[in-house]
Amino acid sequence: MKVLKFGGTSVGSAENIKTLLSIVAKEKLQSNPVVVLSAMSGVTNLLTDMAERAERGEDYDASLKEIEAKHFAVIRSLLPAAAQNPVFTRLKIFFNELEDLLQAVTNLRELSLQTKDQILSYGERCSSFMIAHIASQQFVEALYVNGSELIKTDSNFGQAKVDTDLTEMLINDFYKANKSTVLFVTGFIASNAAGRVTTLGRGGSDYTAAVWGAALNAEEIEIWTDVNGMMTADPRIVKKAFSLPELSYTEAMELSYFGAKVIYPPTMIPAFMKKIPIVIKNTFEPDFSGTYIKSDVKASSLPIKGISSIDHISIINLTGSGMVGKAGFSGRLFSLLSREQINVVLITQSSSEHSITFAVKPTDAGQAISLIKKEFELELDANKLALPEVENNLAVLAIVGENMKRTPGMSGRLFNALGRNGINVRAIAQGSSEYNISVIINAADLSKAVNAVHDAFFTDLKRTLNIFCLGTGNIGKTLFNQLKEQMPFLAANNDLQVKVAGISNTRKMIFNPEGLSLEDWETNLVMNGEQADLASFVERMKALNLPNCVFVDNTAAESPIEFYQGIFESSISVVTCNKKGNSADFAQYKSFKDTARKFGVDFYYETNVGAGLPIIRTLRELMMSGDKVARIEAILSGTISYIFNNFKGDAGFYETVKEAQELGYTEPDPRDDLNGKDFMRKMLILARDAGYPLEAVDVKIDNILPEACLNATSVEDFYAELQKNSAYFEELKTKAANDKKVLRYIGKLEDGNVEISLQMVDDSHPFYMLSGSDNIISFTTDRYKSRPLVVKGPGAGAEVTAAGVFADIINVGA
Ligand SMILES: NC(=O)C1=CN([C@@H]2O[C@H](COP(=O)(O)OP(=O)(O)OC[C@H]3O[C@@H](n4cnc5c(N)ncnc54)[C@H](O)[C@@H]3O)[C@@H](O)[C@H]2O)C=CC1
Ligand SMILES: N[C@@H](CC=O)C(=O)O
Ligand code: NA
Repeated sequence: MKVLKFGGTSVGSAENIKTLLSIVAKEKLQSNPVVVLSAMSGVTNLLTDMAERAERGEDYDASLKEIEAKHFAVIRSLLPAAAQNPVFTRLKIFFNELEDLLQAVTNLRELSLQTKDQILSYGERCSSFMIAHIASQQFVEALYVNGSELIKTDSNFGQAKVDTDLTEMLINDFYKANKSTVLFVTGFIASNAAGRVTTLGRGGSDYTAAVWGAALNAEEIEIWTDVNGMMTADPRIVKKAFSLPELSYTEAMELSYFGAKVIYPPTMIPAFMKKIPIVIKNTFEPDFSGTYIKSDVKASSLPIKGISSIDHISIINLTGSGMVGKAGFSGRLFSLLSREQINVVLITQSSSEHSITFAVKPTDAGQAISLIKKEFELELDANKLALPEVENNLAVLAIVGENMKRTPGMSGRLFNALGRNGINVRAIAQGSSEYNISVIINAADLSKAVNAVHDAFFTDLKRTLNIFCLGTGNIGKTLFNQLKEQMPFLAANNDLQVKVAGISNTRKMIFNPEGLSLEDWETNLVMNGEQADLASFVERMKALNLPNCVFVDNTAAESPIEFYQGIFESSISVVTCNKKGNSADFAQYKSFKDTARKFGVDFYYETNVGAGLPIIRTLRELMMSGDKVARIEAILSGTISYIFNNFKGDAGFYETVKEAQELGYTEPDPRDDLNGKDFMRKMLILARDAGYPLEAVDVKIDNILPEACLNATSVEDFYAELQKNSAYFEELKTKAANDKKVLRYIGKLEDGNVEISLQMVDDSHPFYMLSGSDNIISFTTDRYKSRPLVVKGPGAGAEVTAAGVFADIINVGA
């Protein structure tokens, strides 16, 4: 036979009670189960609140009515009119008794734990009586049992301890006498030797089920709740959390101790003692197999079973020489706290024994401090102990699993995930069983931390990158198209998911931490976006505090640059095709690099030079492996390359520039290409990456434009001047053609000097053969001395640039 326990939600409405009864009916086909029931959802909270109100002399009528209405609605809906009366009558008696109790509390303005237990007991008594009666319509064998009479405890009201031997005997006797019935037993409540009602602690109905299961040597204890068993993490925090098919008792205990509220931890003990499996099932998905908690779990390939967390915790630090070598110190400290029922969640002690840190519920911190001050008055007076310090707004994250014991590198993986996401660890504790490693972090970082750690351990699942994109122009738009098309490929081949959590252009900005749809981002941004504001875009990105976060700058603007530093300092990586950042002051360039390194995040800007061509990456790898750059020669303006490759025969200069712009090769302002500024930025970035601390003024640039074009004050003006000066360009073209040469705008870095010059080259020159927007770069280095390393290909255009940004994004954290 089995013991089936149904929680608050499962008994919370007429609809759910019907489902519950169909589960019981199905089980009954095998053998009569014992059914343990909680109070209807919300009722225990209402009862607690009413009791406290009564103690303060406040009115509690509304809550009483609410409880009545909740039950009566179920009775009316699930019982035929003729069968309702006995239940109404009995429940009314319960409510009258409850009211009398509350009145007494009001009169005395005193709420003892004993009275509180008595008040709370009505939640389970009402629900169980009502449900047993409803069940009796379906099967005559249904019997209501006030379980408080069968579970015997000490007099520790609120959290009573069960007298196992006596209880087992009483349960067995009762069960034998009622073998042909289906028992509907009140969970949570018990009684002491004097027959006073006690309770088994919050979540105690699970415990009741375990006590019955153990007493009757049940085949299984089923805990029916509203989730699919125990999961790898709280599914409200981690969307990717999944149900665990099997857990050992210890693992289940550790997971539930640190927050997984699926099962009340002490439940495991009676079941563990008798090796009775506990199964956690979902009332609303009864066919789902749920989680088995048992002793003979199959070996698992998962390095950990799950991550649990407590979102509010305070820590208390005790330091002082008085603790060194004093064997009794921690004994005194922790027995003091335990005596006063202060639950210590976690303890760490420095190896010098000079300090002890322990975590408690924030509501217990104040009391803990005053107790310590009293207990250690002498040590404090003698300065052997410093005044205890409290830190608030903290959280605990714990990874749990028996495999940790056998697998090296688990803590490395944990701390790496936390470190990369800028999560400061305040204290660490590893259970001596090695079944858990717990860390204390800021409460504000908890969601980010749990997600990052989940990603780090459950690597079979997709790694998620959360990106915030600035700029929806030529490159931004193309990137979104590529991302949309490649999502399935990424998921299948790289186990990667890229979520666009925020988008902004100069007009509008929009956010969705779950990821914006890339099908309709454009209309969504226009229709639902808010007024754009760069500073608040960055602030919101930081505040969302998502794990594996990347800021993607697809603008040509200067304004985003000032935010990079703060973004790195928030442990957010930056991917940018915007060259303005890396080509401003050297000090700033250096600071970006140093800060990204310091905060363990990435700074990728491959597209700053040669669009998607692997130029920055190639140089970085050369430098990292100790090579030295002697010379760089390069054509790095895709626009000018296109112009010189196409400004031939009858083609006009002005028309060719226009074409380059239409093809998406130029900067948003094409003057930046033709005046050499864009090329200068690229040479400067390369020089810096090659180890030269240069500034923009150090780059010598040949002008390819006549003065009037350079001085144009607007883009229209500029194009007009190009047309006016066509003779100048024609002359250049003719001269080159006559000499059988081509025009090339070539940058050179040698001995730390950088120059960009207009040259006419013949077919013996390696840069002669180019077409389209081709870029070419040759690196002469210590290793590539006699023949340089050459990279060549299209160096401008939306597709190749967006592809480079895309590659940078997926390399973040890889
Ligand atoms: N076209 C190409 O072949 C290559 C371009 N790039 C770089 O790509 C970047 C983008 O170029 P395009 O897409 O052609 O420019 P674009 O002018 O088409 O788009 C720029 C976008 O940035 C947005 N924007 C500008 N300032 C902003 C601000 N303060 N806040 C929010 N959004 C802002 C604009 O609203 C627009 O959506 C430039 O930095 C360019 O140097 C880099 C390599 C190659
Ligand atoms: N406008 C640029 C684009 C790449 O950075 C160019 O023409 O090279
Ligand atoms: Na590149």
